Amino acid sequence: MSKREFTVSNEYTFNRASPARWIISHLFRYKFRVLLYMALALITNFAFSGTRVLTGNAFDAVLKGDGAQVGIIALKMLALVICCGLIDFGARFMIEIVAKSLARDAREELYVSLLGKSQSFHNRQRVGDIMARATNDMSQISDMVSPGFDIIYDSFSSLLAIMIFIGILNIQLLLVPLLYLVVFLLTLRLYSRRLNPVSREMREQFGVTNAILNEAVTGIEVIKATSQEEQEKEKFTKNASRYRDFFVKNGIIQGQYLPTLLLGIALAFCFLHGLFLLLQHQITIGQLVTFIGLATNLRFVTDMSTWSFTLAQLGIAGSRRVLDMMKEETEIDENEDGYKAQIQGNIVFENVSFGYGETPILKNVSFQAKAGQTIAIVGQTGSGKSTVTKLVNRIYDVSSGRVLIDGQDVRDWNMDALRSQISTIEQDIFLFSRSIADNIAYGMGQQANTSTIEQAARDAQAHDFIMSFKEGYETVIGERGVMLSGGQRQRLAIARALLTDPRILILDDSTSAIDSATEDEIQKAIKRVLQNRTTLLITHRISQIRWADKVLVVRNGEVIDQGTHEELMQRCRTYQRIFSHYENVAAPEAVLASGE
Ligand SMILES: Nc1ncnc2c1ncn2[C@@H]1O[C@H](COP(=O)(O)OP(=O)(O)OP(=O)(O)O)[C@@H](O)[C@H]1O
Repeated sequence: MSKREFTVSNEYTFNRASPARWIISHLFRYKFRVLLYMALALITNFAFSGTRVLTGNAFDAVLKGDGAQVGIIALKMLALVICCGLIDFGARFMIEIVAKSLARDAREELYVSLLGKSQSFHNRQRVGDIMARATNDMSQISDMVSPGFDIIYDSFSSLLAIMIFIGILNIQLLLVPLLYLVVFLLTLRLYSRRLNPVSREMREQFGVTNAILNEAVTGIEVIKATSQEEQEKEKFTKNASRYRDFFVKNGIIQGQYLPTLLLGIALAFCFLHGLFLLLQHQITIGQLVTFIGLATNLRFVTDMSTWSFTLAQLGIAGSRRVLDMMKEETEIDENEDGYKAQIQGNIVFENVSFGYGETPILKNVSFQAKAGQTIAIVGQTGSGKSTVTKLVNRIYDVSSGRVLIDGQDVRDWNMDALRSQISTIEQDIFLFSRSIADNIAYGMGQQANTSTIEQAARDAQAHDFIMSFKEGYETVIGERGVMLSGGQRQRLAIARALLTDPRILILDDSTSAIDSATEDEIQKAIKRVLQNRTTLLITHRISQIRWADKVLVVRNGEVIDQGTHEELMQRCRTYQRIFSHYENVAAPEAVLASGE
C-alpha cells in the first residue's frame, strides 16, 4: 500500500494490480447481484431460443394440418414471450444497479485517494485532467459494465443457447455455426487489438483538451487582460482537432468490422447445409425453419459485439487512467500510529535543507521558536520565506535536517494531530463557494455555532463588512471569493483561524494588496490572532515586525541573521538598511523586494 496523508476507517480495499483485476474486485463487491443478473440473462436467452423451436414445431403442425396443435403452440409461445420479457427486465435492472454502484464506489475511491495525496502530487497535476478522470473516465467505467459487459455476456449466453438448441436439433447442423464462431473470435481478437491503443489515446487526448479548457476558464481574467484569446483559441483548436482525429480513427476501425460480412456468408452456408440434410430426410421442414431462426439469432451476437467491445475498450482505458492516478506514489504518509498530543508550540529547525526538485531552496536553516512567541520572517521575494513555513505542517518534508515541534520530529507526529493544531493564513486565500458562515467554520468541520462564528468574525474585524451584505453571514461567496476584496478575504481567513484556535499559526501577510482604509482593521485583527500561540509571521510591515519576539532575515534560502528587532538594528547591515530606508521612504517593501 502506497503512502497516504488521509485514510477512511473501514475502507473497502480493491485489487489495484491491473485495470481488469480492479474492475473484477469492484464487481466482486456485488457478487450476488452479478450472479443473479447472470442467471436471469441466461434464462432469458434460453427462453428466446425456445421461441425458435416453437416456430419450427408450428411449421410441422401446419404441414400436418393439425390445427389444435398449432393453437397449443401459439399459447406456449405467448407464455414464453411474456416470461422472457419479465426475466429480461429483471436482468437489465440488476446490471444497471451494479454499474451505477460500481461507478459510485470508484468515484469515492478516487476522491479519497486524491485527498490523501501530498501537495507535491497536486502541484504536478492539472485540474482539468483530474476532472476528466473523475467524470468522463468514471462514466466510461459504468458504461463498460452496463451496457458493455451486459451486451457481451448476453451475446455469449445467447450463443450458448443457440449452439445447444442446434446441437439438440441435429448435431451435424453445428458444423457451419462452429466454423463461423472460430473465424468470428479470430477477427474479434484482431479488431480489439487494433482498437485498444486508439481508444486509449483518444481518452488521453480528451484529458489534455479538458485540462486546457479548465485552465483557460480559471485564468480567463489573465487571458482577457493580456488579450491572448487568439493564442488560446489556437491551442484549444489544435488539441480538439487531435481528439477528433483519434475519434475518426476509432470510427474507421469500427467501420471495418468484418464479422457482419462473415455472418452473411455463414447464413448462406447454414441454409445450404440445412437444405442438404432436408433432402436427405435427416431433418424436417420445421427443424430447418428452427435452425435458420436460431442461426439468424447469431446476428445479435455479431452486431452487438462491435459496440460492446468499444465500450469495454473505453472502460479498460478509463480504468487504467483512474488507476494510474490512484497508484501514483505520494511522498508523505498520514502516520496513523504517530505521536499525538496537545501542541505546546515549541518549534525548532535543525540544519534544515529543502528543494522542491533538484535545486536546493533552503540551505541549512536553523532557528527556534518558544511556545507563544511570534517569529517574523523577512527577506526578498522568492528567498524562501513561505517554504520555511510549509515544512512545519508537513506540506513538504525536509531533504535533510529536522523540524521539531515540542521536541518531536514532525515526521513522527500523527498527521491529523499535527495539522489540526496548525493554521495557515496564506497570501492567496482560498474561499469555497459557500456561505460566509460556512467558510469561517470550515476548519471546524462545520461544527461551530452561529454565535462563535460571529465572535470570531468580530475579533477578525470582519463582522461589520459581513453585515453590510443583505444576507449577512448567509451570503454565498463566488468561486475563490471573487465578490470580496483582498482585505475582506484576508479577514475571513483570520476569522477561520481564530475559530479553530490553533496552537501554531502561520501567517503570510506579505501581500501589499490591502487598501489603506482597511489596513488599520487588518492590523488589529492580526494582533488579536497572534495572542496565545506560536506564530510564524511573514511580513513586510514594519509595525508587525516590531511585535515579533524574534526576526529571521532570509536571503537566498539561508537565514543570514536572527534576533530581536533591537539586536538586528545594531548588528545586521541588511536589517539596518531596511529600517533606514523605512524612515526615509515610508515603506520597507521596496528595500526587501530589491534583494538587500
Ligand atoms: N511548488 C513549488 N515548486 C517549485 N518551486 C517552488 C514552489 N514554490 C516555490 N518555489 C520556489 O522556491 C523559491 C522560494 O519560494 P517561496 O515562496 O518560499 O519564497 P518567498 O520568500 O515566500 O517569496 P514571496 O515573498 O514572493 O512569497 C522560489 O524560487 C520559488 O520559485
